[in-house]
Amino acid sequence: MDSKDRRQVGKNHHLYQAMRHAGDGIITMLREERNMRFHCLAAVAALGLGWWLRISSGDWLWLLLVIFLVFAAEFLNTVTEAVTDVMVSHQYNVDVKKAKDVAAGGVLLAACFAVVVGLIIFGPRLVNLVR
Ligand SMILES: Nc1ncnc2c1ncn2[C@@H]1O[C@H](COP(=O)(O)OP(=O)(O)OP(=O)(O)O)[C@@H](O)[C@H]1O
Repeated sequence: MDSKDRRQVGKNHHLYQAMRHAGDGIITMLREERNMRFHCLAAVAALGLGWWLRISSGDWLWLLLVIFLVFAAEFLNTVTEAVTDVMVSHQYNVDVKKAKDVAAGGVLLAACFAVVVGLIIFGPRLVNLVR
């Protein structure tokens, strides 16, 4: 990131600049958010299992959908935390509690959906393997 960009507060002027800021956002998530690293590990494990069990292309689509749904929910959760923390400077606020709890609930729902899809895809195949 060059010095001109470091204090940018306005719009991006070209696609490359926009992509670089988006990339910074993804790197920040991986560096600073423990839950995001956990989601990535779970995603790698699920993708590896899918490859090992040779799941169908329909199953791959479901797997990718839930992986990116969980990632998107975690990104929105982090945005909510960052914005609300700035708004109240780390003071207790009932509206901030509501916003953060709702955002965290969204991650939990997405993660539960991912577990259900994982069980539907992998459950019968794994049971067959151990039989
Ligand atoms: N300023 C605040 N005012 C009221 N409640 C707050 C505030 N900050 C945090 N909380 C409460 O603490 C919880 C956790 O806060 P926060 O989301 O910042 O932590 P976290 O550990 O990063 O959460 P997550 O595991 O969802 O990433 C929130 O869901 C909310 O209930």
